This record gives sequence, C-alpha cells and structure tokens, in this order.
Amino acid sequence: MAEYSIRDSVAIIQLDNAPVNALSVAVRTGLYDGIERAAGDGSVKAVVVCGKGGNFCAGADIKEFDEGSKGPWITEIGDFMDRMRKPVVAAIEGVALGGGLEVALFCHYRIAAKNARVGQPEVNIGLIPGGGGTVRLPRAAGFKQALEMIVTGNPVRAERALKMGVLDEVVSGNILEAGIKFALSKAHIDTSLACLRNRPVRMDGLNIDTKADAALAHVKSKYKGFEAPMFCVKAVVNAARVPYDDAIQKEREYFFELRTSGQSQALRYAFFAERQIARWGLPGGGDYRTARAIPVRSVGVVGAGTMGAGIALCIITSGLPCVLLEQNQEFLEKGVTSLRGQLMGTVRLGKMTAGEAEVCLSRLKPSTSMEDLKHVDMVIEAVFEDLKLKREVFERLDKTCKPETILCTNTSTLDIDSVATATGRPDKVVGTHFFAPSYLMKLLENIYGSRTSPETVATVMRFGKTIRKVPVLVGSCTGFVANRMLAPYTAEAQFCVEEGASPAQVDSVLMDFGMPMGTFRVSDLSGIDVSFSIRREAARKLGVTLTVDSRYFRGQRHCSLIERLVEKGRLGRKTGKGWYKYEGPGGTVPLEDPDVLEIIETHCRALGIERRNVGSHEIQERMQLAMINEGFKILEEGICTRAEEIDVIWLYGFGWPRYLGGPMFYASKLGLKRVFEKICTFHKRFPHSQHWVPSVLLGKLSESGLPLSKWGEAAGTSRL
Ligand SMILES: CC(C)(COP(=O)(O)OP(=O)(O)OC[C@H]1O[C@@H](n2cnc3c(N)ncnc32)[C@H](O)[C@@H]1OP(=O)(O)O)[C@@H](O)C(=O)NCCC(=O)NCCSC(=O)C[C@@H](O)CCCCCCCCCCCCC(=O)O
Ligand SMILES: NC(=O)c1ccc[n+]([C@@H]2O[C@H](COP(=O)([O-])OP(=O)(O)OC[C@H]3O[C@@H](n4cnc5c(N)ncnc54)[C@H](O)[C@@H]3O)[C@@H](O)[C@H]2O)c1
Repeated sequence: MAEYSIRDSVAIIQLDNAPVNALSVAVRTGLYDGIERAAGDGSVKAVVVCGKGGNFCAGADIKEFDEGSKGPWITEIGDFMDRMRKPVVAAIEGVALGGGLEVALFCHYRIAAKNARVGQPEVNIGLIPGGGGTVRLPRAAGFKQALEMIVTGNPVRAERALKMGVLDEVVSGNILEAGIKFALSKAHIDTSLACLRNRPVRMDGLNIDTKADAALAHVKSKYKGFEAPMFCVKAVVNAARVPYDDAIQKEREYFFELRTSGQSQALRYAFFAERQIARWGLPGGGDYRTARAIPVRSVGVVGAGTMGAGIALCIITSGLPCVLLEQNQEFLEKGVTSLRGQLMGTVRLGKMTAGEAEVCLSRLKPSTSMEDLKHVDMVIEAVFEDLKLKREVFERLDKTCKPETILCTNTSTLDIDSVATATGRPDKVVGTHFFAPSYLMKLLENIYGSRTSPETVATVMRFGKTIRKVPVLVGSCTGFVANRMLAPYTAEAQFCVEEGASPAQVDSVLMDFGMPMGTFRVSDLSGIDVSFSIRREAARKLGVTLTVDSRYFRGQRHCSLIERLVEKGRLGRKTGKGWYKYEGPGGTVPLEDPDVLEIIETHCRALGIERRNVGSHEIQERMQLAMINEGFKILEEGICTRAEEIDVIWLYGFGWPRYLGGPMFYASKLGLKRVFEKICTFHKRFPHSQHWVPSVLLGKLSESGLPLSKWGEAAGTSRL
C-alpha cells in the first residue's frame, strides 16, 4: 500500500510494503490513488513520493509475475504524472531498482540520499525494464550509460547517478525533509519542462546505427544463449529511433514476451532459491531462526597447499586476520608465494590496489607452530585427504585451541563424524567444503555431522557470507552433494566416449547447453592424476586393485580410460596433454588429439566394446539425467532440506547456466514423469550402473503428479 499525508502544502505518498516496498497491486493502486488525490486537492502545491523503512522501492513484486496481477501498470501512473501541473519529486533512500527507478523517472524530479543506489536489474531475472525504463533512462542518462545500466543490471551509487543526469540532487540528512523543501522550490515551475517524455534520447554525439550494431554484436557474443540482454539492447535502440509512445508500446511487448519465457521463470526461481538456502535446519532440531552464530574475529588455516592458500586469501581479503599453518618452512613459503601470486593477480586485474593488497597481507600470519592457533575463533583444516592425518591434526587442534574454537574440515570425501570423533568437541566440528580455485569459486558447501551443534552451523553459514561465498548447508554422505552428483555425470561422459563419442564432442554438447566448460576440459585442468589417485585410494580401502582389463569393477560398469591416460603420462594441462593436447600461448589451447582417439579405440578393442555414433542428445540426456536422479536420492535421504539447495550448488559450484535454474528446476520443467520414465529406460539399458536405479522419491512424484516444490509431501518429510 501507500500512505498519504500532507505537510506544508506538500502531499507525501509513502510506499509501504516491507521489506523493500516492492510494487505489489496494493502499492501501485495506493500510488495511483495518492497522485490522483494530490492532483485534485487545491491545497496541495507539490508531491513527494518516498519509501518506508529505509528503501525507496525494489521494483515489481517478483512473486506476482507467476500469479498474474491486476492494478495499474507503472506507465499508466506515469502518464498521469506527465499531465500533472504540480511537481512530483521522488525522494530516494536505500534502493530504487527496476520498477522503483521507473516510478522515480516518471516523477518530475529525483533527489537521493548519499547512501542510495539506483538501477534497472530486470535483466538478472530474464526481463527488460517494463515500466518505461528503456525509454526514459536514455532520456535522463544518455543512450550509452543507460544501455550499460540496463544490459548489465548493475546499480549505480547516488553520486554517479547525479553526474549521469539521473538525479537532480544528492542530499545528506533527512530525505523526506529534503524532498519537501525541494518540491516547494519547484512549485512555480512549469512541470512540462522537467518531464522526461518531452526530451529526446541523449545520444551525446553517437551515431545510433553504428552503436546499435556494435551493441548487438557485443551482447550476442558475451551472453551466448541468454536472451534478455539482447532484448534490452533492442528496446533501448528502439527508444532512440521512434517516438516516445511507440517505444513504450514496444517495450511492453518485449517485457510480456520475456515474462512468460522459460529463462525468466528460471531466473526468478534462482533469485528466491538463493535466499531460501539461508533457511537451514538440522534433522535433530535447531535451525536458522533459533541458532546464534558465534562471533568469528580470527581464523586459522592448516595446510597451505592448493586449497589452503586460497582459503587464507579469502579470509584476509574479507578483513579478518588469518594464521596460515604448514608442516614445515619449505611448504609454508610455497603456500605464501602462491597466495601472494593470486593476490597480485587481483591487483593486475584492477580489482584491488597494490596498497590494499599490502593491507590484506598484513592480516596474514604464516606459521609452522600450532601454538599460534591457540586463540583463534575458527580453524579450517586443509591438509592431505588422508583420514589418519586429519584425525591427528584434529586431535592436536582440540588440545591446542581454546574450548569454544570451531574446527572445520575442507575434506572432499571423508565423513565428518570420522574426523569429529578425534576431538572432545564433536559439536564444534563441521565440514566447510571449498571448491577449486578456492579464492575464486563462490560455493561453500557446509556439512554437518551427527553431533554438529546448531550454533556451529549458524557460525559457518554466517562466516561463508563474511568471506563473500554462497554457503549451502548439507548432510554428510560420500561426496556430499556436489561431488556425489558429479560422479554419475562424469561417469556417463566417459561411458559415452567408450561407446563412440569423442571427448571434444561431449564437451561441445555441454558448452552448447550453456556450461562454462566441458567435463573433459575440467578434468585436464584439475589434473587427471587427481581423479586417478582418488579412485586408487578408494579401491585400496576396499582391499582391491583397479585394473584396466575389465569393464566392470565389483559388479558395476567402470571406465578405465583415466588409468590408460595416466599410464601414458597424460595428466592434463600441466603435462601439455590429457584428454586433449595443449598448444598456443602458455599451452592453454585445447586441441583434439588423434593419439587420444587411438588410446580410446585400442582400449575399446581390448575390452570388446563396440563403438557407434553417439548423438548429442543422448550425451546430454545421459549425463544430466544420471545426475538429476542422484539429486532426487539426495533429497529422499534428507541430505538436503530442499531442491533449491541442490540447484544453488550447481549454479555456484559448476556454473550451471542460471537462466536454466539448476538441474532440479530443469528436471521439473522437463516434467518429472517424463524424467522418471527416461531414467527407468536407461536403468533397463544399463543395469550395471547403480546410478540408474531410479530414485524412489522421483517415482512417487511422477506417480502423484506433485510438483517439485511439494517433494516433502511425496517423501513424507519436511524439516522446516
Ligand atoms: C532489494 C535488494 C537489493 C535487497 O537486498 P538485501 O540483500 O538487503 O535483501 P534480500 O535480497 O535478502 O531481500 C530481502 C527480502 O526482500 C525480497 N525481495 C527483494 N526484492 C524483491 C522484489 N522485487 N519482489 C519481491 N520480493 C523481493 C527478497 O526475496 C527477500 O525476502 P525473502 O523472503 O526471499 O528472504 C535485493 O533484494 C534485490 O536486488 N532485489 C531485486 C530487485 C529487482 O530485481 N527488481 C526488479 C524487479 S522486476 C521490475 O521491477 C519490472 C519493472 O521494470 C516493470 C514493473 C511493472 C510493474 C507492474 C508489476 C506487475 C507484475 C505483474 C505482471 C503480470 C501482469 C499480467 O499477467 O497481466
Ligand atoms: N584440490 C582440490 O581441488 C580440492 C577441492 C576441494 C577440497 N579439497 C580438499 O582439500 C584438502 C587439501 O587439498 P589440497 O588439494 O589443497 O592438497 P595439497 O596437497 O595441495 O595441500 C595440502 C597441504 O597440507 C600440508 N600439510 C600436510 N600435513 C600437514 C600438517 N600436519 N600440518 C600442516 N600442514 C600440513 C601439506 O604440506 C600441503 O601443503 C583435502 O582434504 C582435499 O580433499 C581439495
């Protein structure tokens, strides 16, 4: 809704819809009524539109896009304001985003507090501004700057918006008081002079034809497969070419076309999914509503290898002091050199100044003495993936650190309890699984053990945000969620290669789908020997040796191409060859290698595997459905609380295209019944792959016709 009041002959319309004053039907109706009332009230000289609770307005109520909505459209309210003889002033604090900025652009004047940010972020949810933004922002900010804001969705701060011409004044102090004063100062000025409708799009000397072609070409190559940015360009270009009303009409057509597109639905889902993951709960009780996080003022990292150095860098760049511990001076120096190298990389990219980097480094205390961890609030262990070693480290940490210190492990495979039981504080032991490269990858998979306390979970969830990661809480199981789902995905990729596809073909199928990289290129990048060692270690624990002479391992289909490549010294990019051969500057350009194709052929002949043409559709379907089936098993086992957690893990851990929502959302769009039936078919065709045993939960959802969002009903469980 919107509250109406009058002060000093100025009508005040205050948008009121906590927490961000989104433009629900009630808010739009309240705004329209308020403007009409002020126009008709002879005692009112001017109008101020502002927001309640610290924000002007975050735009359309995104939830309403799926429901359909009545009430006035923003442009109808705007048309009314355009005809008003009394000045309307937007008094902005906090954010004016999307429809919020559009409301402000319909006002005759805009003033903002210093802390304010304005923007058109619609592209992030697969839309274009639909309330006049593509037509009015270029009239205020100029074609080039408006286009940039609309295509990137990035908001700008008040001072910059003032320079751009979006704002008329930036003020300090009470925004409402400033708004009233400003409105009265404009009460005798002809409003038509301030009305953006009456101004042309500011081209600032640019040629629209040249600019349009360049912008379209740029967006096409940068946002491959993502349709909204292209529509943003088309709408802004159109606004520069045609009269105002025609441009508004075209904008609305594009907006409605995108609103019902699958991409916008997926992006809106992703928007809320990201917020839902903060609402965690533990099976034994305790959740985000009741658990209190312990303050983390200092952190220790044990192990300065590939992961530890990057983790320490995340910590110091987010403002916290960090003790980085190694087993000896040589490894310590190596780790610190790697950390410095990564930090200087950010300086070279212009993301930080050399001075800021020095300040970050001053927060780092390299050490080889565990005594230095005595007083830290949290320790993250990142030593070799060896249970015996990790238990020793945890035992020592338990003895050394203060009793309230939280002890985290960055293990990628080990059960959290198996580490926690080495300490006398299993309630304070938790998994914090970072992804390589740990400084850059946004996902933080936090894993609770059977005795991890709600306070410990609350602490690592908050810590994740502090170090600018996306923390998702999951239960403990082999591979946790990310790697457990990745296993059938990569296994199917290798099976497809055995059956006749090439690594390059598989990778291009994945890239065409929208993944940032194919699975074989990822494998080459992280090192084929890494997967090799994990497999060899797993076999060793089972008391068996892996062999390349069989298609089966303990009754399960198994592909030993990795062992074949390692035998030939093809460890990936670091050795200049793996699934591909690498050439070009720094050996970074992957090329299909006839030698690899020969290795595959020989391997298949030796094992009697008949090769055939494996189509792109089959590759995509097998890799994705095997992984999606695993996702449903993860849900049915209660490892996750909701499907959104799995989707966010794939968005931030593996770069699943955001405009496709995430694998679970994608499955729900394909149709759960269809997905289940396909999985059953693959199960019949490939009976020796455990990952094709259909998920019971998926079967129930398929049978009941319940949507994915109601999976808890089908599973008979709901934790929150
Ligand atoms: C605003 C933020 C920057 C705040 O960030 P912060 O980190 O402080 O907090 P959170 O992100 O956690 O948010 C808090 C809370 O608020 C919820 N929320 C935020 N924004 C919205 C919103 N716009 N709608 C609904 N809910 C919102 C958020 O979900 C959190 O709650 P939760 O319970 O989930 O924890 C940041 O939140 C942010 O960036 N928000 C998104 C801003 C955005 O994208 N705005 C653009 C929206 S699209 C738009 O404005 C389109 C316009 O161009 C056109 C508008 C036309 C107006 C008419 C609308 C009619 C709609 C019906 C159409 C159907 C018609 C038909 O069928 O005929
Ligand atoms: N590399 C990845 O892609 C990746 C991704 C996620 C998780 N992980 C996990 O992170 C952990 C570390 O992996 P990594 O790749 O960084 O290994 P790494 O071999 O690069 O580094 C491990 C470091 O631990 C040090 N170390 C060993 N014992 C120590 C001790 N007692 N005290 C102090 N330091 C000691 C070693 O000297 C070495 O520098 C493992 O548990 C691994 O499973 C790795």
